[in-house]
Formats: sequence, C-alpha cells, structure tokens
Amino acid sequence: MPMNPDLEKERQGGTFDVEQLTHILDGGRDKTLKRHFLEQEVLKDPVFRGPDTRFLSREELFGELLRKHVAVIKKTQELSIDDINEASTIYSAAMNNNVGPLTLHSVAFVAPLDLMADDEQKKKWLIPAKKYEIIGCYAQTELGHGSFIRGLETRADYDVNTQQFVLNTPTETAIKWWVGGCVAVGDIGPKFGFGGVDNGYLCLNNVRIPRDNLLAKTGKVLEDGTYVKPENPKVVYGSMLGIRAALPKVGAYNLSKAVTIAIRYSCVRHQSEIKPGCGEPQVLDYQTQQHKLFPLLATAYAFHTVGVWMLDFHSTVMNEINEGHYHRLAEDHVLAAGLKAVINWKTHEGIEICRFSCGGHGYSLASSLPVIYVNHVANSTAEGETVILLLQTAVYLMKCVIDLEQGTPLDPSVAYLDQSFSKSEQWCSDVDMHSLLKAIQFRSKKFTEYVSSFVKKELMATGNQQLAFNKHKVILVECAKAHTEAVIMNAFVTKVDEILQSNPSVGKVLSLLCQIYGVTEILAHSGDYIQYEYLRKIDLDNIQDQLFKLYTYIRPEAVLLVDAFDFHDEVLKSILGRYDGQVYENMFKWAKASPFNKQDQGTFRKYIQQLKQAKL
Ligand SMILES: CCCCCCCCCC/C=C\C/C=C/C(=O)SCCNC(=O)CCNC(=O)[C@H](O)C(C)(C)COP(=O)(O)OP(=O)(O)OC[C@H]1O[C@@H](n2cnc3c(N)ncnc32)[C@H](O)[C@@H]1OP(=O)(O)O
Ligand SMILES: Cc1cc2nc3c(=O)[nH]c(=O)nc-3n(C[C@H](O)[C@H](O)[C@H](O)COP(=O)(O)OP(=O)(O)OC[C@H]3O[C@@H](n4cnc5c(N)ncnc54)[C@H](O)[C@@H]3O)c2cc1C
Repeated sequence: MPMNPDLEKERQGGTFDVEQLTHILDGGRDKTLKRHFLEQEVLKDPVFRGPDTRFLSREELFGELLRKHVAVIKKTQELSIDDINEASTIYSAAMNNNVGPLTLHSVAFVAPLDLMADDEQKKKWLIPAKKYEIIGCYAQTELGHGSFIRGLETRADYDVNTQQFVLNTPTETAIKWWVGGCVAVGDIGPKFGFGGVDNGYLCLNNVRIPRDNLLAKTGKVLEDGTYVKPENPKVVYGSMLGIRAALPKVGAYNLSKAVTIAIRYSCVRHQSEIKPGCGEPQVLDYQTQQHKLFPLLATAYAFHTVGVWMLDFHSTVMNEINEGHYHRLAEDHVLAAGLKAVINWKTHEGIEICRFSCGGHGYSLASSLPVIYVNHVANSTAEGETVILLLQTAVYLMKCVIDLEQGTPLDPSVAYLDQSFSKSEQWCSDVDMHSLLKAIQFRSKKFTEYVSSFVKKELMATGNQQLAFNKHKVILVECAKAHTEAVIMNAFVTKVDEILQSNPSVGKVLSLLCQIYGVTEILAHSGDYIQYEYLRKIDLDNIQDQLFKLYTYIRPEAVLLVDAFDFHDEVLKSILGRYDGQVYENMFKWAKASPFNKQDQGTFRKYIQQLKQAKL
C-alpha cells in the first residue's frame, strides 16, 4: 500500500538516525535484529493468525488468547528462548494488546517458586512448572482484603499428627478473589479489561496439603510444628517485588504504543483551518495537540529509560540476596513501589490523553487505544494499589530524614536529600536538563523535610507512628511522588548524557525531550517552587516559553521519534497508528468486516415490528 504523503513528508525531516535510536532502545543492534527475527517467527506462522480479537466476546476472547498463548509457549521453547525480553517479544507479537491467560503462571507462580523454593521443592515443582506440566496462580488477595496483607483471613492450621497444613477460607470475605489464571473453582465475572485472564475465586474447605508444600528456601515449619523464620522476614514479600520492578518498563511499552498511534494519526488527520482558504492543517500543527502529545512522548522515553534501569537494579539486588546480602532490599522495594505506582498511573492517564487526541476514531477499537487502556489500567491496582505503594516509599523517606539527622549514610537513590541546593541566577527560556533535575531534586528534598516536620509533630503528640502517618497520608503520598519524579529525571538525564557522548545527534533530540519532561514536571508544581523561593514568576514564565519553543523543535522529529519505538503494525494492531498512514480506507474496510455487519439483524426487525404493531 502506498505511503500516506503526510507521513512520507514527516519522514524526510529529522536530525537523527531512527535506526540508531531503535538500537539504543533495544540495548544494541543485535537485540534489534533478534527482536525483528522473533517478531517475524510469530507473524509469518499461520498458527498465530485468527479472528480480530476486538470483535470477540469475553468467552471467545479467552479461548482465542489461550490458543495463542499455548502457541507462544511452544514457539518460545522451539526457538530455545530463555531471555525474558525475547520471550516478551514473542508474547507481545501474538497477544494483540491483550494479557494472555497464562501470564500469571509465569510471572506470579513460577517466579515465587524460583525465589522461595528450596532445592528439593524446585525439582518437584519449579521444573515441571517451567514446562507447564503444572499450571499455577498466585492466590493472595481475598474478597475482603487485597492491600492489607496482614488482614488476610485464610487459615493454614498445622496438623502435627499428619504433618499437614489444613487450609480454610473461614469467612466469605476470606474467599480468594482476583486470582489470575485460577482454573479451580470459578471466574469472578466480567471485568473492565483483562478479558484474556480468568481471574478466579477459590474457596478452601479443609484442604489438606503436606508440610513440605510450604516453600522452604526462606522460612520453614519443622515436623513438630516449630516455625523457623527466614533470615530476613521481608524476603517473603519478594514475589510481589519482581513484578513491581518489571511494571515500569511495561508502562513505558504501553505508553510508547499509545503515543505512536496518536502522533502518526495526528499527522494524517487534517481538520479545521488556521488561515482561511489555506486548507486544513495537520492537527499536530496545533499547539494544543502538541501540548497533549509531546510531554507524553518525552514521558514514554523517560519511563523506558528508568524502567530498564529499575530492572537492572532489581536483578543486582536479587543476586545479592541469593548470596545472603539483604542490605539493598529496602531500597529496591521502595524504588519498585514508587516507580510502579507513578509510572503506571501516569501511563494510564497518558493513554487516555492519546485516545482523546484522536477524536472519535480514538474511541473506536480500530485504534486499539481502548484495548491498550483497559488492559494497562489494571496495573495501577494490581500488584499493589497506587496509594499503598506510594505510602511504602513515603515511610522510607521519613526514615531517611532520621538517618540524615543521625549521620547515617543514605542509599544512593536518595543521596540528593543530603545535598544543598541554591539557585541565584534568573532562569531564561533555555534551561538545561541538569538545572531542571536539580530543581526537581530540590523540591523533593524540601517536601520530604516539610512532611517529616508534620509527622514528627504528630508523633510527639500521640507517640503512635501509625496514627502520625495516617493523619498526613495525603502529603506523604505527594512526597513519595516528588521523590519518584526525581528518580525518573535522574535516570533520564544520566542516560541522555551517556548517549550525547556516543551518538550526539540522537543525544541532542533526547535532551530536548528530557527538557520537556523536566519543564512539564516543574510547571505542574510551580506553586511549590514559589513557596520554597526557588523560582520566581519570571522564571516560570520563561520556562513556559521554553516549553512552547521546545515543541517547535520536536515537531519535525515527532514521527521519527515514534518510529524509533519500532512497533510492527501487527504488534501495534491499530488502524490509526499504521506505519503507512493509510487510515481512512482501512477504517472502512475494518468496519465492514465487523461481524455485526455480517449477521442479519433479525432481532432489529422483530422488535421494531412489535413497535409498529403496538400502534403507540
Ligand atoms: C517478571 C516479569 C513481569 C512482567 C509483568 C507482566 C504483566 C504482569 C501483569 C500483572 C497483573 C496482574 C497480576 C496481579 C497480581 C496481584 O495483584 S498479586 C497481589 C498483590 N498484592 C499486593 O501487592 C498487596 C499490597 N500490600 C502490601 O504489599 C503490604 O500489605 C504492605 C506493603 C502495604 C504493608 O505490609 P505490612 O507488612 O502490612 O506492613 P509494613 O510495615 O508496611 O511493611 C513491613 C515491612 O516490610 C517491608 N516491605 C513491605 N513490602 C515489601 C516488599 N514487597 N519487599 C520488601 N520489603 C517489603 C516494609 O518496608 C516494612 O519494612 P520496615 O523496615 O519494617 O519498615
Ligand atoms: C486485573 C487484576 C488482576 C489481579 N490479579 C491478582 C492475582 O493474580 N492474585 C492476587 O492475589 N490478587 C490479584 N489482584 C488483586 C490486587 O492485588 C488487589 O486488587 C490490590 O492489591 C488492591 O487491593 P484491594 O483490591 O483490596 O483494594 P483496597 O486495598 O481495598 O483499596 C481500596 C481503596 O482503599 C485505599 N486504601 C486501602 N488501604 C489503605 C491504607 N492503608 N491507606 C490509605 N488508603 C488505603 C486504596 O488506596 C484504595 O483507594 C488483581 C487485581 C486486578 C485489578
């Protein structure tokens, strides 16, 4: 199909090599080539062809995705793939923006076995689980409790005579609920999205399991019922940590899809007039459309950068823990908690803005933006609800203030809290990314001190830390967000500095995005900078001008920057986001193919006939 002339023109501009940026995003040219190879292995294989999942009922969708997921597993094993990114490539190429039915088996059943089973148990369960000889799930949440783990009601009473645990869900609120991939007792019914996953319920009534079913790499129960605590009790939370550490990159992936669709479509879509009689401009030429999408484009790059960094950090900490060193578990937990919470929340807001920016066609499943949205938005609740996780980060920051007062060294990711910040010169409209980072770190430091003063005062008054925290949860959450933004901006600036050395032209365009991210973040909290006397109105006016100027620099690069995400059309599965920009013709073809247009709507005639006969 010929290229849409608008997109053809957009691809003639630009100041950087798109392919080199794709290689950077993938982690090197070889990884790009391997990703292309794996995508083609899926896209050319007829087993992965099937009905357009956007036309399917819940039951049909589950069946089709299970069929495809099994094919993904076979393909992954056939190609001897064990790298998680490569396995994700095969999965994403097949799932059409859905979550596959066996996802939880891999991420929430196999992972904890790997983390907490002893060698005997690994032989017994981990090996068959990896071969899908056992299909598992993660049944933690109950009808009555999800966030408050210590409130869970399910019982496991040890019967010393039979060396068994007797499992019971003694109350209705104890029924296991939301259990992804739980095929035992029942499905919890239709959901907002996640149609590919059978989130189940599980009632337990005197279910007996052998003592050695308790994963024993950390804690264990001896024959006489004595509980031997793990060396570090918090390691039992580790299975949630793994998914949380991965979810920032998942958020970046989903936001990258959404901005790719919205920016390509915004170049194809002509609407209204700027100069009467001069034709309808591309909607991406409107400053308001740029203001919707360019901060999100910058955000997608920022989230990808910090998502890769978080996974590397988490993997290092897990290796240390495997060698018995737990000193970075707390930092890993709160970084994963804060980044998972902020990134997935801002991502689902961003996907919605991308949908809005495509007008009516964004509301059509032809765009796939609704599909990406409803499947992504679960990540702000699942694996730890947003506020819950931000409070974890906030409590850690309160401890950092005490550590600072006591002269205890801080973890690297919060070292800036011990730095002094000052800004004397007036900001003009070309503030560099390092100065923007300093400002964002300054705000986080000041906010942490401000919140800590309230919590301390409350603690003095009540002597109860939980009460003190509970009274100031709103500002504790904001404090955790401010810190997490400092972590994100620091990772982005660090990566862009590195790329500026290795590939100046790519680094330059990314530095523009980094400035957009930083200026947007500062303007979103401008009152704090005035209140803390770090910025004046003139500074804020100047960086607002800077933001609009940055949009003009990014405008000719925008399509190339989303092309660099390198989504194959069959992976993106969006008519608005097609690489060739041939939207209208394919929208019409897609609509005509809808089963709704195929079935004779006998029901319509039947009921309208009744209406006519009723002679109202
Ligand atoms: C691997 C590839 C993945 C790819 C991803 C693909 C997409 C996957 C899609 C996933 C979607 C759906 C699946 C969803 C599954 C689920 O939802 S599973 C259930 C998840 N549930 C939760 O997250 C519950 C949230 N609540 C909690 O975590 C705890 O209740 C909470 C932390 C809030 C409170 O813990 P408490 O023990 O009650 O009390 P607290 O004092 O706060 O904590 C005690 C102590 O422990 C430390 N801590 C807490 N959590 C962790 C942790 N995870 N790791 C390490 N340490 C932890 C905390 O800091 C305290 O330490 P302190 O030193 O005593 O202060
Ligand atoms: C798509 C999806 C898939 C899931 N898959 C699984 C799975 O496979 N296995 C599994 O075990 N679970 C699963 N879950 C459940 C998930 O882990 C829980 O929904 C999540 O932990 C939130 O708990 P909750 O639903 O009890 O919400 P609640 O904790 O009841 O939250 C409700 C509200 O109360 C607020 N709140 C709660 N506690 C506090 C507090 N201490 N301070 C301030 N505010 C508070 C929250 O911020 C929120 O606004 C899944 C959920 C979804 C949506």
